Amino acid sequence: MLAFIGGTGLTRMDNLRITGSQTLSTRFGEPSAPVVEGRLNGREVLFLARHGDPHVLLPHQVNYRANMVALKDAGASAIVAVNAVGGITDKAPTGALVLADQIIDYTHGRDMTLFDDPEEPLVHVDFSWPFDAALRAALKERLTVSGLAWTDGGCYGATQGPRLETAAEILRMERDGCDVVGMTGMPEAVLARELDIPYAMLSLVVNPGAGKSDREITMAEIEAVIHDGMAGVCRVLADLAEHW
Ligand SMILES: CSC[C@H]1O[C@H](OP(=O)(O)O)[C@H](O)[C@@H]1O
Ligand code: HPA
Repeated sequence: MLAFIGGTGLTRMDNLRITGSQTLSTRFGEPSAPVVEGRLNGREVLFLARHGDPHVLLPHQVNYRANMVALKDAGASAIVAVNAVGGITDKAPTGALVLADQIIDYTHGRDMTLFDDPEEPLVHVDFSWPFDAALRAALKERLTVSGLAWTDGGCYGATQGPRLETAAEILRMERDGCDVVGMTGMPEAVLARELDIPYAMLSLVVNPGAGKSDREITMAEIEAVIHDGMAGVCRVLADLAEHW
């Protein structure tokens, strides 16, 4: 079953017809919220609010391991994660969607593996290509017909937060090859790989990264972009559910 993880600005999906919800517990603890079951364009899907419902968890407080294991236990066989991001390069203008194809992890101190049980065999998963090719291809088709502004490919830099970056940090990330910056892509993406669940990220650029405009970054500006932007995301996800 296709599952969605909603982040900032997507605590609930307006177009999801909810049919149930599961309050799950995992060996890593509780997920951020119950896993919601529902129908989207007639197809059964799962939805999880990354920061809780209501949105209360900061990026470093999210129990990513519990979230991903709960989704697997609920029957997720593919996951599309939605993220709000800052734009760094020309590939990522404010308001556009980015279908990332790479990720760099700048986070620290997060529980980033499921293989922490000495009794269980350890697997060093291949993570050369962090996002699932088939899921990205399906998303590309839906984005192409959506009429929305979007970019195929880009590197997501995952920072620790919750503060935004300095201008120097964004410049360093640009030199590293990052196109967008967010705070939740890792360890979520690698945990999906460890669970062997196809995973892709659809990122909405909600502000220019620090130092990329001559203004301060404000939550008011971000919320204005989120309002229309996430409505577009919900339409793309519904279309994906129908065609997946
Ligand atoms: C300035 S908003 C920062 C907040 O938004 C992003 O959340 P998510 O990735 O869950 O959409 C970013 O990672 C931060 O948590
Ligand atoms: N930096 C980090 N995370 C973000 C940003 C940003 O500028 N915008 C939205 N999430």
